[in-house]
Amino acid sequence: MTMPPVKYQRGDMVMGRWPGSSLYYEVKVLAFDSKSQLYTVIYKDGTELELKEQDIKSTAGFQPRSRSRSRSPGRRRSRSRSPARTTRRSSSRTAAAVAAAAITDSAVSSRRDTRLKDVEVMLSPVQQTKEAENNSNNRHEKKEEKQKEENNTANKVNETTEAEPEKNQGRYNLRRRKDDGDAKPAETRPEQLEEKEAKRVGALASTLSTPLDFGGKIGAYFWLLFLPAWVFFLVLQVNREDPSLTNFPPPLPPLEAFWDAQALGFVILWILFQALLYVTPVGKLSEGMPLRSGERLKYRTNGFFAIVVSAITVAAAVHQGVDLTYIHSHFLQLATASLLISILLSVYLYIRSRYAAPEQLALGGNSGNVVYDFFKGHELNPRIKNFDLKFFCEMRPGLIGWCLINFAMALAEMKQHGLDAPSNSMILVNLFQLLYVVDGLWNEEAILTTMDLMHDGFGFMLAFGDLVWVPFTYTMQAYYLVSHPNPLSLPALAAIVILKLVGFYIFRKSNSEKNAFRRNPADPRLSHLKTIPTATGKSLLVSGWWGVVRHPNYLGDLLMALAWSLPCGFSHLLPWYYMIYFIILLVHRDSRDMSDCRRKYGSAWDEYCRTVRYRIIPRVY
Ligand SMILES: NC(=O)C1=CN([C@@H]2O[C@H](COP(=O)(O)OP(=O)(O)OC[C@H]3O[C@@H](n4cnc5c(N)ncnc54)[C@H](OP(=O)(O)O)[C@@H]3O)[C@@H](O)[C@H]2O)C=CC1
Ligand SMILES: CC(C)CCC[C@@H](C)[C@H]1CC=C2C3=C(CC[C@@]21C)[C@@]1(C)CC[C@H](O)C(C)(C)[C@@H]1CC3
Repeated sequence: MTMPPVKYQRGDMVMGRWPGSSLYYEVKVLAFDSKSQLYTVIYKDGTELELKEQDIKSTAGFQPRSRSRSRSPGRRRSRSRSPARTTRRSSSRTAAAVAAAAITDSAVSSRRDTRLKDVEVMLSPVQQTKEAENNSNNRHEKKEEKQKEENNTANKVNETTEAEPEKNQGRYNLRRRKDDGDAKPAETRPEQLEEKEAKRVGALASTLSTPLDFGGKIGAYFWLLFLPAWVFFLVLQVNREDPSLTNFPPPLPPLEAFWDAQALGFVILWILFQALLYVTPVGKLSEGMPLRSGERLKYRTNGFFAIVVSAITVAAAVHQGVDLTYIHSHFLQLATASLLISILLSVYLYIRSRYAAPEQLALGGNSGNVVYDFFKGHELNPRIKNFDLKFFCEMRPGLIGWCLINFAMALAEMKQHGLDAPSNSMILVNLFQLLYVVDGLWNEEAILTTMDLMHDGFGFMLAFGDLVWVPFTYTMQAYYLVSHPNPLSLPALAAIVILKLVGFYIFRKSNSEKNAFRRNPADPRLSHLKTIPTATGKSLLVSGWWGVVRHPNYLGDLLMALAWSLPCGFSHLLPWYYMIYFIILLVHRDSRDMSDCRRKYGSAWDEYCRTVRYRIIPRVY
């Protein structure tokens, strides 16, 4: 084959830009396709990619970093290693590396014109150079502050491209030629890790921060005050005879009305009871996703066992004459007690995160601002021995407590209206939400591939969310129905049940599909699905449920939320609060996830977004 007279010739050693980044690696030109105007290049590890001419530079413009520079030996790596090479190792390691690299990219791009000669030619962020240059520890700390700020700005550069994925169209051809055909790239196992290396990259990545969420530092102050206040507002407002928003604000009860030591005792007992069930050696020990360190944590996934034992215990207590309507009459005090526990827990979590090793930290929540980090959470998987605090709080006391409270509301409705059985609306709300929780616990392992478990640190937001927000606001429909009955006609009831089942089907199928794929991409049951390979070694599903919209699970969840509010009728806005909140939460989560995935997967993510155009609702949004 003869090469046309083009800039680079077959066999030339040049620097090829890694798609989606500004990092260049040494590559060899294999061929040039005059039709597509793409060069086929091969990286040192054997990965072949097709690049445009503008993404190739002659080696003369690059100067490898001098080895004589002061640099810790642990940080030394062989030059000219392509990121794709990492796909043969661990996805966790590469995820960190790519995360670090992506952050570096944008930092590099901002300086590209002036500092071309300094551009790294390996997966090693610019920050390292700066760190290495800085021998003094004190100076290093100051510098780190500055770097964090730079990273934040840098990430914003990335985000702007995210908003316009179309602009990247045709820029790269990310097809790995060796992966052509049906074969999926092998998802790498952590056993293949070079542990030391992974730890180094993990530690490095955790010194970097992701862009600040939730309105940044000022936002954190706001949410810290607003969220508890909102819970109290809902609890006080919904119990009023006229809970209309026009009848605002609810009269503020005296301060002592918020507090009841016995309520605190019950909340503590409930949490301890759930903790006991959690540590009971019953049920599966499931493996979490590989961490940046390459480690995979084990989780006791016995949630279904926990809810069954809890239900039996509660039934026995009611049978023994325990009056569960106490929960309805002391809702405010129980909420205050739970808030207190969540604050104490968050303080503990923040303090221990200050002593955690870098690779144990989440990428977010390390802004250096105490309030923001306290709110967002810093440590990824805080554990006391094998007791995983985040997993436990998210899946047990609040979630099972939600069902317990709903049940107590049904009893309170019967007591208040002298009924022999709860109303149809109350039964629907109870059954729908029970199904949601039981399903979550039955498929507890699937939570290990969700954003909270994989990426978010554990701090006030989640501690409060799990222990206060879920049990005291997700129960709003049942609480509302106690004093605002809404009889349902049979057709209305049937329509609501159908809506719930459709939502549930979409939610469960899509979550299970992604979970199964993440756990075993070679699962034969998923072999019919199309995927896009990414530089991290993980692939993205691009057909099946994840080919319909980018978050099919959110779509199903929203349909279910609608079915939870409909039984309460349209007389007041308050029972619709969950639906409104949930739309906001999921739209925000979706954009957070978009930014994270774009950072992780670069142009592969853009390709996914071009193929699957809608985020949550097909053809609408
Ligand atoms: N009731 C409630 O209050 C709430 C319920 N939920 C529900 O919890 C569930 C989990 O939600 P959440 O954690 O937010 O998000 P997801 O379970 O959707 O997780 C998002 C992650 O999935 C992976 N992913 C995204 N697209 C693809 C793809 N095409 N192929 C393969 N993997 C992909 C990415 O992680 P990676 O690539 O790193 O694996 C991404 O970060 C949802 O059903 C949601 O509705 C969520 C929040 C609140
Ligand atoms: C206080 C903030 C404004 C918001 C806090 C958000 C949290 C309440 C939610 C974040 C993700 C959640 C999930 C569930 C409950 C709500 C929180 C904690 C979930 C456990 C509910 C049951 C589902 O089946 C699930 C898929 C397991 C959910 C996972 C995410």
